[in-house]
Amino acid sequence: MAYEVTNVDKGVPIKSWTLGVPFEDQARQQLRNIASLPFIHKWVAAMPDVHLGKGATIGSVIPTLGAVIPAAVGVDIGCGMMAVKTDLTARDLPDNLAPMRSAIEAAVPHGRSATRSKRDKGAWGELPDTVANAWNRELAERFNRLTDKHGVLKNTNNVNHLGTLGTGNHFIEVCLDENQAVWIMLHSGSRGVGNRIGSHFIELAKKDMQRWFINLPDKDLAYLAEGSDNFNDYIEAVGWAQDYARINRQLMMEKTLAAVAGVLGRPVLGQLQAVNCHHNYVSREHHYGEDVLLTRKGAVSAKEGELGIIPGSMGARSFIVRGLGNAESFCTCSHGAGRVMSRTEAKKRVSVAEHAEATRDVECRKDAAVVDETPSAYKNIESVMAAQDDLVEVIHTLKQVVCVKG
Ligand SMILES: Nc1nc2c(ncn2[C@@H]2O[C@H](COP(=O)(O)O)[C@@H](O)[C@H]2O)c(=O)[nH]1
Ligand SMILES: [Mn+2]
Ligand SMILES: [Mn+2]
Repeated sequence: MAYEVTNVDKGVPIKSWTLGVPFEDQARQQLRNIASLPFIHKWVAAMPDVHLGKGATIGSVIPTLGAVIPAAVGVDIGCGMMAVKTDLTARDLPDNLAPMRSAIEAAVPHGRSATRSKRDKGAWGELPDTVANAWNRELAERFNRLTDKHGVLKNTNNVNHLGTLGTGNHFIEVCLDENQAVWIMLHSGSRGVGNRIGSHFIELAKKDMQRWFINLPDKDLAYLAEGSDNFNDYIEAVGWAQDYARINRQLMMEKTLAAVAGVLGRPVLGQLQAVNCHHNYVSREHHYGEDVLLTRKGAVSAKEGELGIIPGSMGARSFIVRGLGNAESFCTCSHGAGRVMSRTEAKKRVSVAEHAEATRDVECRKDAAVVDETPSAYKNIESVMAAQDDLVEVIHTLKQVVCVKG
C-alpha cells in the first residue's frame, strides 16, 4: 500500500500518498476539516505535493455529493499546464539562449498588468483561427449569460488578459527530454476573470452559510448546495473559466512556438505530442458507484492512459506522465512538487547568490524578485515522484534550459 490512511474516527478517512515527503501539521489539520464535511463521498485523497492552501489544501482531491466548495477550486480556476514536443533537438538550439528568453518574454505578456499596462494587452483580436472560433461561437455567449445575472463579473479584464501568463509561479519553459528533443511547457490559468468569478462565488457561498446558520471548521469551506441558483450559476461559471484557461494556454503556446521559430529563423512544428491539463478545477465524474463533483485542488487527472504534466521547479526536472487509473486516488496524481516554504520564508532564507547557483544551468531571472520561486522553496520532485509510482508512470523526463517567470 503506497498511501497512509488517517482520520478514521471522525468524518471520512484521509488517504495520503506522502510516504517520504514533508507533510506539515497545518495541512493535515486542513484535510481533517475537509473530511469532517457531511457531503464528502468515500474519502479525501492527498497527493505528495500536499501543502497548506486557502480553505482547502493544495494537492488534495475532494469528491462531493450535492455540494461544491468554491474556495476549494480556488480563484485561479483552470490553472494548469500545457506541454508540446517540437521537431527540434538540442543541436538546433544556440549556445546563447538569452535572445530566446527575450523573444518569449516579448511575445507573451507576463507579470503584473498594472506595471506593464503597455505590454499586457493580451492577444485578443489576433487569435489563431482555431482559438478565435472557439471563443466566438461559445465563450462570448456563455460569458454574456453569466454577466446578465452576475453584473459584478462584467468589467473584468478578460479581453486584455487572454494570452497572458500572469505572475509569480506561472512560467514558460524551453526543455530537453531524455532523448534531447525540445519541448515547450507552460503554466497559467484563467487570469483576472477567473479570479473575479472565484472570489464572487466564494462570497456568495459564505452568505449562504450565514443565511442557513451553518457553522464550518473554516469559513473558506463555505459551499453551494446543489439545486440552488448560486450552485447552478457557479457550475456554469467555473466551466466557462476552465475553458478560458485552456484556450489561454493554447494561445500562449502558439505565441511561444512562433517566438522560438523567429529566433532560430526556421519553422517549428509543435504538434508531435501535446498535453493540456488543468490542476485547479472541478468536474463531474463517476467514482465508487456515484456521480460526484470531483474537485482537484492542485492535482491532475490520471485516469488510465491519460497524459499529465508534473513540473518540478525552475531548477529541477519535470515529468510527462501517463495515468495508471488508480481508483483510490480518484484517478489523480500531484500537480508539481508543492511548496515546502512560504514565499516570505524563501525570501528570508535564500540569497540571490544561492538562487543563481541553484539555477546555474538555466537561462532565467536570477534577481531578488524571483527568489521566492527558487528550487529549494519546493519539495524534492524526485521524492514526490517516488511517492506516487502507483498513480502514474513517467513517459518523458524534461529539464528546462530556458525559464520565463511571470
Ligand atoms: N518546471 C517548473 N516548475 C515550476 C516552476 N515554478 C513552480 N513549479 C512547479 O509547478 C507547480 C505549480 O504549482 P501551483 O500551485 O503554483 O500551480 C509547483 O508545485 C512547482 O512544483 C518553474 O519555474 N518551472
Ligand atoms: Mn495559477
Ligand atoms: Mn497552477
